[in-house]
Parts: sequence; C-alpha cells; structure tokens
Amino acid sequence: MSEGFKHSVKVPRLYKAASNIVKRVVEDGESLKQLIYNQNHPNIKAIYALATTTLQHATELNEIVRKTNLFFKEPRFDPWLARVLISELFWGKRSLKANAIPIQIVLKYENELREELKKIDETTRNSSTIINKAAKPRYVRINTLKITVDEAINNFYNEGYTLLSQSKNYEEFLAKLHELTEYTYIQDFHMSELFAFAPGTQFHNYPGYISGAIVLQDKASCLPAHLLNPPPNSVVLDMCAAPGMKTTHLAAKIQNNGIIYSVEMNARRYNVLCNQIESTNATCVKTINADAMTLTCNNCPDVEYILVDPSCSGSGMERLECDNTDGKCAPLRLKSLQSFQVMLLRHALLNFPNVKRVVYSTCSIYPEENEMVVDEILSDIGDAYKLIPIKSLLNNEWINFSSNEFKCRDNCLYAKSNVDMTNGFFVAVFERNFEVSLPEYKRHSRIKEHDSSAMKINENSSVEETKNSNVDDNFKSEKKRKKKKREKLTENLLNDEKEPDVNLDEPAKKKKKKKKEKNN
Ligand SMILES: C[S@@+](CC[C@H](N)C(=O)[O-])C[C@H]1O[C@@H](n2cnc3c(N)ncnc32)[C@H](O)[C@@H]1O
Repeated sequence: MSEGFKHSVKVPRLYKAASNIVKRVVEDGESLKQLIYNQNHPNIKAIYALATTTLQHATELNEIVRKTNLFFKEPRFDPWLARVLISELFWGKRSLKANAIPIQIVLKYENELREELKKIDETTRNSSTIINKAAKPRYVRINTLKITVDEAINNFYNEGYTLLSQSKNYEEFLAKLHELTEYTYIQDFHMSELFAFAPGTQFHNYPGYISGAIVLQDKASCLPAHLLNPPPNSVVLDMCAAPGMKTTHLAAKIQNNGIIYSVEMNARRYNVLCNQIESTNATCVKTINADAMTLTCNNCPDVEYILVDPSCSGSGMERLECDNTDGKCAPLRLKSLQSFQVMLLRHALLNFPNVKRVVYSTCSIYPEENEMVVDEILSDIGDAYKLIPIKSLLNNEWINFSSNEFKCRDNCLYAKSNVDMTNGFFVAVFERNFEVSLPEYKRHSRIKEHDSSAMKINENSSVEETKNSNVDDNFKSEKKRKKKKREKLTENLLNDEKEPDVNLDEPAKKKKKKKKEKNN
C-alpha cells in the first residue's frame, strides 16, 4: 500500500521484521511459527511477542486507525509497520525509542490513538455480553461427505487431542472457548460437524485437510448453510458460490442427495470453486460459470432453497487490512455494494416459484449491507415471504441480532468477533408464504425467454453461454453493453473480495502438494 519513506534514521530491524511477518500471516495466510523460525534475527523472541501482540489486537488496531483517519492523514505510512509500532507502544514495551520517521508519526498521533482506544475499552466494559479480546479459535468443519463426525473425533484422539465436554448453554460454550489449549478442542454448540481448536492450531499439513476430509472454515461462514438447512433430495441454488465453502457445506448437509446449482461469475474464482468441489467430493453440485442475475427457473428448475452470499465490504473480517483509507468502506462503494446486494436478493426471491427458503448473508458488519438491504426487500415482497426470527431457529441460544431500529427488527443474526469468537457476519432467513402469490411486477424484466435458452448445462455439469442465432443483432449489442457494465461493477466489487479462512489459492496449492506427494 505504502511506497515507504525515505528514512533519515532507520527503523529498528525488529519492527520491520515483525511488520513483515504480520503482513504475511494476514495477507497470505502463512504460518506465524514458520515465519518466526525462518527469521535470521538475534532476538526472535521479541519479534514473536510483537507479531503475536499485533495479531491479537487486530480488532482494536483496525478500529483506532480507522477512527483517527491515520492513513488518510499519513497516506505513505506502511499500515503493517504502523500497527506494529502502535502495538509496541500500547501493549508491548509501552514506549518507542529511536528517531525514525514512522516512530515520530506514531508518537505524534499517540494521544488521538489512545483516546479512541479508551472509547473501545469503555464500550467493552459497559457491555454485559461476554467479551473476549483473544484471537478467535481455529474452526474445523468435518466434511461428512468423506468421513463421519465420530471418525473425525477418533482421528483427533489418535493425534493426541482431548475433546472438552459439551456445554449446557451458549454462554457456557463461549466461556469454554477461552479455555482451549494446544491439545484440547470442543464441538461447536450449534453445529455438530464443526469443532473449535485453540487459535493458531495448524492443520495445513494435516492429512485430513489435504484429502478434503476437513475444511478450515470460520464458524460464522458455516451459519448460512446451517440456517438454510435443506433436507436430503432438495434442489438448492447457491448464487455467489466461489470459493465454495458454503456450497460444499450444503452438499454435505444433503449428503449428495439432490442437486446444488453453484453459480460463480468470476472466471478465476470459478476455477477455485471447481477445485474445492472436487476435493471435497461434493458430487451433487452442478457448477455454473455465469452471472446469477441471468438465471431463472428455466436454467435451474425446481429450486427450493437459495443462498445469496454476495460480494460485500468484508468489514466483518478480522483482518488488519480493512480500513477506510483505501476506499474499501467509503460511502460510495458501500452504496454500490448495497444496490448490487438488493438486486441479487430480489432476483432470488422473485424468480424461482418453488423456492421455500432463502438465506441472505454477508461478512459485513455495516447496516447498509445488512438491515438496510433486508428492509428494502421487505417492502418489495409484501406477504409473499416472511422473515424468520433466527433466535427461534437457534433455540434462543444466540446473543446479537439486527437492530430494532429497522423494519426487519431483531429477526436477523449478527455474529460478532468479540462476542462469538468468529468473523463478523450477518444472516437473514426468508420463508415463502405460498398462500400469497409472488409480486408480478417485480420479476426481473431483463430475464427474457432467449436468455435462458442461451445457457446450457454441459457434460461437465457447468453452464456455458452459447450463441443464440435467434437473438437479433441489436438486442445482442445492447445485451453486451449491459453485460460489460455489470461485469465492470462486479469486477470493482471483486477487487477486494474476502472470505473467512480461505486462501483463494488453497485448493490449487493442495493439488500441487498432492501431486508432489504422489511423485515422491
Ligand atoms: C462473498 S463471495 C461468496 C463466498 C462463498 N459463498 C463461499 O462460501 O465460499 C461472493 C462471490 O460472488 C461472486 N459474484 C459476484 N457477483 C456475482 C453474480 N452477479 N453472479 C454470480 N456470482 C457473483 C463473486 O465473484 C464472489 O466469488
């Protein structure tokens, strides 16, 4: 992000090394321990302590640099170095020596930064909910298409892990998450196929991870499939599917009995999706490389369950890079994301006559992408759908919900990183009321008959756009122009696409690893 300063006095190597490590852990998902061991520095312990502290305080750091507009005022300041220096000042040695310019800058803003930190601490103290500032656990979803939960527990036992006892309620469960140690783990309170291990537990070399028997997926990202809850033999549509975490979770839920149409528009991400589906043995999935807005019940017949998990700001991700100085969370961007999200959700709700349940989810904590999207939709759909109170779906065992200030009231769910120990997330569940017909006028006018015949599911179970000779040239060029415009909008939105616990190249890496192992 930053081009770096021309430093007159050099920044101590310790800080540079720590900031480089934090950057690689966050951006590339590299292992903290591995990076530390590869260091050629006399004081590895100090680097480790500083990098860990910075990662543990990710949420507060994000908040205070955002609130103080630090990178807006100091656009050339390396954001990783800044965070490491602030960590050293607030939670490390509690002082910064040396006259290097980055240190001077942090000291210049020290009071403002402290002020914002104080506000966060006060909010935390005033909250009656359970607060944990520690790093979130490592969540492991058992891919029940490859092994059973019991087999997985047995494998973990053989690896030396001890399963903690189950909890009476959600609060007790959250308290237990704090007790996780290197060799203990716990079954999730809501989803029996999900387990939580101590933060930072490494599974990348674990045989089950390589074979696709376990999936590293944050708990919040598992909630949409859990709440959509299609039974076996269902027909499901996942409108925004790559990299495929929720598609493959849904395939496991229906145990490959039924059909899942899994749609992804972006070609590169579509390949990742296909790899993920293959490695997890999700054989019921038909992948579709297309814009979900062009799909109708003609391409995807008899759809009963839809997941809409669109591109979003990713503001709920507990990663350090989400600050508003690079425009990611700027009001204009938020506005265009919101319009796109409304458009997709409306398309899902109004174009599939057999649909029973639609789940809308984002890894955003902004009401603009959550309650405001749901509210706009509620006024479109009348009584054709009702919003299901998620509290009841989770037997009253959840803490945070949407705000009562909105029309959707507290019917939707928020996952909060400092309460639920997950990424920040939002989920809304719509259920069809078949006594009321779908509002006719809202059906998407853009979906014309020939659009559907211009798609086909090919032998590899993917949909390809084909030329339709019946479409006249004028219509084609108009369609092309619109498509280009849509692609541009999506491309912009995708520039910073994020997904919990997923390194986009992971499936590819896994494939390479498998190949290497085979050759050996
Ligand atoms: C938040 S990600 C989805 C994550 C995915 N559900 C998972 O669990 O792995 C959003 C995805 O939607 C795709 N997307 C955006 N607009 C789309 C559209 N109009 N049609 C199909 N896919 C779209 C993006 O390329 C991106 O991969």
